[in-house]
Amino acid sequence: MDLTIASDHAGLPLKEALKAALQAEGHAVQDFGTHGPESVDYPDYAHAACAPVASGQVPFGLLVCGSGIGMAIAANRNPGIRAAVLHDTTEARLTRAHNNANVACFGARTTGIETALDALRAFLATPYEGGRHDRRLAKLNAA
Ligand SMILES: O=C(CO)[C@H](O)[C@H](O)[C@H](O)COP(=O)(O)O
Repeated sequence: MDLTIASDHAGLPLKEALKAALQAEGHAVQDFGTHGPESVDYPDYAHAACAPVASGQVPFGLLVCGSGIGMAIAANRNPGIRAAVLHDTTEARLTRAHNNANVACFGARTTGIETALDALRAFLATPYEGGRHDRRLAKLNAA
């Protein structure tokens, strides 16, 4: 699976841990930064990592900040992006199956590496169900 990934300074340690795990499992990862501990602004990184997902070049994105919330707010301002903050595998499965989410967001200050990795694996493994959810996604797109 191809993924774009990005974080701000607060999300950097978790981004690096998730990146290493994804690569070890055979996923191709495009890392849009940040790469150091200096304070940066999460919207810059969210927009950069979402662009290839929104254009259809890459199927999924992964964003990490302190809470995951800033990244999700920024990501969801990009047309074609459906980003969700994930805390467990249930949320990961449901947002793929029902929302066809294409960007997973995590909070490095709220969620540990093992929990995030389990949720990310569930996110990547779960197909969108379609059916009744198509009608709801169409209404999201129309808004
Ligand atoms: O946007 C956020 C809150 O939803 C992120 O958690 C940021 O990482 C956080 O605001 C950064 O905070 P800092 O005090 O500048 O490190």
